Amino acid sequence: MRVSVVGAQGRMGSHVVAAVEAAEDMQLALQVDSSDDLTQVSPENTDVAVDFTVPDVTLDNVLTLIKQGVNVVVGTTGWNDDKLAQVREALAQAPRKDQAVFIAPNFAISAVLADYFAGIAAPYFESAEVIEAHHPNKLDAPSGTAVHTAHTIAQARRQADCAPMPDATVGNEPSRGDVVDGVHVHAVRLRGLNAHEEILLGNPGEQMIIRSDCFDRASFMPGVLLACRKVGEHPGLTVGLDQFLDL
Ligand SMILES: NC(=O)C1=CN([C@@H]2O[C@H](COP(=O)(O)OP(=O)(O)OC[C@H]3O[C@@H](n4cnc5c(N)ncnc54)[C@H](O)[C@@H]3O)[C@@H](O)[C@H]2O)C=CC1
Ligand SMILES: O=C(O)C1=N[C@H](C(=O)O)C[C@H](O)C1
Repeated sequence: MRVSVVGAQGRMGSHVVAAVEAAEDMQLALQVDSSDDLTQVSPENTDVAVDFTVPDVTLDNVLTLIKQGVNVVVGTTGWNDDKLAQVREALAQAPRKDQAVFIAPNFAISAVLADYFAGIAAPYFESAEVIEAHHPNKLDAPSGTAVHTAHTIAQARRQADCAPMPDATVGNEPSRGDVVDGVHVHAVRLRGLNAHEEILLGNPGEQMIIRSDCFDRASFMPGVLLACRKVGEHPGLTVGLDQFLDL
């Protein structure tokens, strides 16, 4: 499998380059960064392109790569329903019928399972909030993972017909964090950290904490390689690594 890396000079991109080079069933094709022409990536040299760039450019990159006729694996954050709809539309017009795009806010197994467990647990508690903590070089807040987890919690609670979470705070106090799909999300940026998430769940007299710690970017690589191997088996748009795991 020939894999090209977009954002190859970045923190994640450079790890993906090394992981692809070390994988026996993969061959590193092109390394593309911001000053390179993305249209050099094509089916002549690439089976899967992996995008780890920045939230402002990833949609345009994906649309270009779809037009180029290659499958795409995306780890960059900043996605919303409108952007995902644009990807679906582009796939409907893609050069190949079976073309595929896979987007994951997090490729680490601990983070994917934390999100999954949060969805199982959330209906059993009156309160649920998310705290994410990252390195201070991160551009976006809250993290893509925390936004995804908030939606997971909200969806599980809607399905279970849960009552609104108790909160006597008057007004929209910034100290209560961002509110994503009705779930409070708090973001910490701290030198020394990498990527961490806690889901706090509370009932009268008890608390449960689900926590994922990604100390090193190595934690994301098995998931990225799994996505590269699986993406071609799932034509269209797939979101979330849980879709490729037997959960
Ligand atoms: N899904 C996951 O498991 C993970 C996702 N991320 C996300 O991945 C993204 C990248 O994170 P980092 O590698 O830490 O950022 P970074 O800033 O180290 O790397 C971004 C790279 O993209 C390049 N770039 C910018 N515009 C470009 C363009 N138009 N075409 C090609 N390359 C371009 C930059 O020059 C840079 O080399 C972020 O959105 C981050 O949140 C990070 C870690 C894990
Ligand atoms: O920027 C990062 O570092 C990370 N970004 C992703 C996110 O925003 O959720 C995944 C992981 O948390 C690391």
